[in-house]
Formats: sequence, structure tokens, C-alpha cells
Amino acid sequence: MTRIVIIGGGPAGYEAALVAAQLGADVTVVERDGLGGASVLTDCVPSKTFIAAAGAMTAVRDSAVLGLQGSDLATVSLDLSAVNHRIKGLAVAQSADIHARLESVGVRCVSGTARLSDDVRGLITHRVEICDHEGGVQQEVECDVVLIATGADPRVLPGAEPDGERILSWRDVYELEDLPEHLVVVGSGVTGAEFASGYLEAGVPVTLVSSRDQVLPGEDADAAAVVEQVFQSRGGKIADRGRAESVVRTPTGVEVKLTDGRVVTGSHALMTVGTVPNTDGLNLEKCGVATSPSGHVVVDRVSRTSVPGIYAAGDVTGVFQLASVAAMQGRIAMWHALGEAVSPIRLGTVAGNVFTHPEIATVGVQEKTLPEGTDIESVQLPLATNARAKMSDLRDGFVKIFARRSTGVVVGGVVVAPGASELVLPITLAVSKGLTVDDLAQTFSIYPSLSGSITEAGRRLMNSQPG
Ligand SMILES: Cc1cc2nc3c(=O)[nH]c(=O)nc-3n(C[C@H](O)[C@H](O)[C@H](O)COP(=O)(O)OP(=O)(O)OC[C@H]3O[C@@H](n4cnc5c(N)ncnc54)[C@H](O)[C@@H]3O)c2cc1C
Ligand SMILES: NC(=O)c1ccc[n+]([C@@H]2O[C@H](COP(=O)([O-])OP(=O)(O)OC[C@H]3O[C@@H](n4cnc5c(N)ncnc54)[C@H](O)[C@@H]3O)[C@@H](O)[C@H]2O)c1
Repeated sequence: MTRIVIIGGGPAGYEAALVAAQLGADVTVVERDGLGGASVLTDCVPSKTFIAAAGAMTAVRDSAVLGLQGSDLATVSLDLSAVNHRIKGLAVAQSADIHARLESVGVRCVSGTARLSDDVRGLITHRVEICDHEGGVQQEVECDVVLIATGADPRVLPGAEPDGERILSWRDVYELEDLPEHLVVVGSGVTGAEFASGYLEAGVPVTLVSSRDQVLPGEDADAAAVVEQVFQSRGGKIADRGRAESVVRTPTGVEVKLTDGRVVTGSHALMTVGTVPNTDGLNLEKCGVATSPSGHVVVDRVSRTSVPGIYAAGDVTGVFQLASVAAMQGRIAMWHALGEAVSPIRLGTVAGNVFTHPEIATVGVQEKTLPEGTDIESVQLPLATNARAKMSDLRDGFVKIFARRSTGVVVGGVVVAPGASELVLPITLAVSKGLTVDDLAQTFSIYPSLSGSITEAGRRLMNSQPG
């Protein structure tokens, strides 16, 4: 029986464990903080639960235009303490569900911190030490396969170290009892944009310090422009082209000092300036596991590291930091290690979503990366012309589809809309299965529905195909 030790119990680790157990391996998962990992306990799940509450509040506040009335609509507010209590409860419950599921399929779950402890390089088996929370070695396990799935932590900007009270990392916010009087969000990547949008929806004045010309520099520029415009129209402020140098406490709040001399003041600062991979103390160098200059573990498309028998998956590899990608890398690692037929990960078909208001969902080819003179054409349909959107007073957003001019094959898309994360699936399916604009065009969509804009986009592109 193949013996497998998985270090880290986030989506990369626990999904890998489920596959390995299904294939009959002897599986141990070592997790430091709780099964489900940062994804479930502090990052993805808690942030989306907060955004759901804040979004519900804004939906009620905005509903007067639909004809709803009542003296409290405009002033409805969020009980942050209750929201945070619910968030932490859901996270712990989901972690417990994952623990129970793993144990039910025979996976051994060990609480502790693990590190590689191979004495000699090049052996066909590996050794892993498991330490207790005080750092003492509890046990050493010999195995045939190791999966490193240790995730990533918030990057700390020197001079702006979180104190958990006023200067916060995104993992600290669930301890707040009251909403900040004025939140300064530093960094306008996906994490910063989501929290800035969420807190604004929760009724908090927000200033977003964005080091770029536009927020969400990695996203479709038209989509980022919509999110930026909606954020500002709701009263959000953007300190653009502002790079934070330091954040200091004042008697009443914080001062965020920018490198160009500007100072942004607020009651709290939320630092969202990226992540660092969790590789410290794993003994990677000693065991010959190669890392990149950014510190990520280098893997190929079947999650192999530079050492036979040692695999890595998830945020620690820096390949698309998404729970879905982490999980797929983890599963692929186990299929490969256990001799199953396996296809290398197809990163061109990964769908991602930014949970701002409105959401931005993307898949496949994007405008930013289109080569000059490309064979790809696109169509963009504004949401405002969609009948269902009009009924719900949704004005901000669009559907954009990219297809090959010569064949009509759909190669990418962007959806900007509330619920874009759900709407993007037909485009993702088209991109992964090589469907054409004709396939989209000839698919029945419900009338009226937002997804009708996707089939309509197919029809627009169909008409421009060569005859
Ligand atoms: C604020 C935020 C929101 C996000 N929202 C989304 C989203 O909506 N959708 C999405 O797809 N992605 C989202 N992501 C990204 C997603 O959370 C990550 O891609 C995902 O968590 C990666 O999973 P992982 O298994 O690699 O690592 P993690 O979930 O980080 O799990 C790794 C685990 O390993 C443990 N560990 C580390 N070192 C050791 C050790 N030596 N021994 C034992 N255990 C160890 C850690 O404690 C941790 O529990 C978000 C990220 C952030 C920061
Ligand atoms: N919905 C989702 O799927 C989701 C949500 C959150 C995060 N994530 C993933 O997690 C990863 C980390 O995201 P992130 O947003 O934390 O990091 P990021 O690296 O994507 O963005 C950090 C941003 O902070 C800026 N920055 C850095 N130093 C700064 C400074 N001193 N002052 C001002 N700005 C500064 C950077 O220019 C960058 O734009 C990403 O890969 C992201 O895709 C996914």
C-alpha cells in the first residue's frame, strides 16, 4: 500500500487526501491550524460570508427603486458582532465537516506542524517529522509520497505591521466588534478590492490605496473600470497611484503614509498587499526541493517538484492562487503518484471570480494577453440592455466573449454582473470543451434571464463568422 503524507489540510491537501484514499492509499494529513486550511478558516469562506451579509444590506437599501417601502429601508445596518459570530461559526462547522469526511474514508488526520526530514537525498522513500504546537517532535513518519500543500500567508509590509486592533491583516477583521468609522484598504488586488467593496456595502466609508492607474490590475480593464465606477458612485474614495510606505497609529486611528508624501487617514487600515508562500521550516533546500525567486515551490503540470516522490499543490506553488486550482493540483498529484492516467492541469480553462459589487468572472483568453494581429474577435453586450437586468434595476455590467474568427470556437469570456460567478459557467464549459459561438447561439436560454446575454453574444459573433 502506498504511504502518503500530506502537509497542509487546505483545499489542495484535503482534496488530494480524498482522491488518495479512494485509490486505496494509506493517507496521513498533517494540519497546523484546522482542516479546510486558510481557505475555510480565515480567507475565502469567511470573506465571502461577510460579503454576502454586506451585499444583502445594500440590496435592501437599494430596493426603494423597485417600489419597496418602509421607514427603515435606507437606514438598515449591519450588526458586525453578529455577522462575525456567524462567519466564525460557519468556518468552524465547515472545518469539522471536512475532518469528518476525511476520517470517514480512512484518512489519518494529525494536528501539528510537519517538515521534511530526509537525511540523504535521492532515496525512494521520504521522512516527515511532525511537531506539536510547542515545536517538540511528536513522531517521524516514513512514506513513499509527500504532498506539500502549506498555502500562503499575508505579506507584511515593513513599517505597517498588523497589530490586530487598528492595523489589520485580512485574517484579523473577524475579531472586530464594531464597524470601522473609516477603513483605509491598502492594496487594490483581488483581496483589497473585495474588502473595499464589501465594507462600503456594509455602510463603512472606505478609501482604497491603489498603487496602479486602475484597481484590479490583473483583471479585464473594462471590468475593472465598472467596479471602480460603482465603488466611487457609492461614495468610495480611491487614492490612486499611491504606494503605502508605512502605517502608524494615532490617538484616534491610523495614518497611511504614501511614498509620494500623501497621507491618508482613517480609523483602521486593512493591509492587502499580497501573500508569501508558507515554506519556512519545511527543510526544502536540504531535501533538494527547488523554489523560485519568489519562494514558491516549483512544480510541473502534474504537480511534481524537483524531487521524485515529493509533490506540491496550491498557493505554495504560486500557480493561480485559487481554491479550485489548489484542489485540482492536489488531485492531479495523487492520480499521478498512484499511477492513474492523468491529464496535466489546463490553466487556460480556469475560471476566476472577483466578489466585488458587481462581481467579475473571467475564463480563458483575455484582452490583455491577446497577441498583435490575432485571429480572435470579441463582442461586449452591456447588461443594461438585458430585459431581466432592467426588471431588477441592474445597470452596471456586461458580457464579453472571445472567439476564433476562423472557427468560431469560444476561447474566453468576461461577465460583470451580480452573480457573475454563477453566470460564467456556460462560457467556461464552452472554453473547456471547444464549443463554438453557434453552439452558444443555438442553446435555449430562459427568457427573461441574464444568461440570455451569453447566448445573444454567441449570436452576434455567429453573424460575423466567415460564410
Ligand atoms: C481574502 C481571500 C479570499 C479568497 N477568496 C477566494 C475565493 O473566493 N475563491 C477562490 O477560489 N480562492 C480564494 N482565495 C484563494 C484561496 O483561499 C487559496 O487559493 C486557497 O486557500 C489555497 O489552498 P491551499 O490548500 O493551497 O492553502 P491553504 O488554504 O492556505 O491551506 C494550507 C494549510 O496548510 C497549513 N500549514 C502550513 N504549513 C504547515 C506545516 N508545516 N505543517 C502543517 N500544516 C501546515 C496552514 O495552516 C493551512 O491551514 C482567497 C484568498 C484570500 C486571501
Ligand atoms: N475571489 C478570489 O478568487 C480571490 C480573492 C482574494 C484573493 N485571491 C487570490 O489570492 C492571491 C492574493 O491576492 P491579493 O489581492 O492579496 O494579492 P495581489 O498580489 O494580487 O495584490 C496585491 C496588490 O497590492 C499592491 N501593493 C503591494 N504593495 C503595496 C503598497 N505598499 N502600497 C499599495 N499597494 C501595494 C500590489 O501592487 C497589488 O496590486 C491572488 O492570487 C488572488 O487571486 C482570490
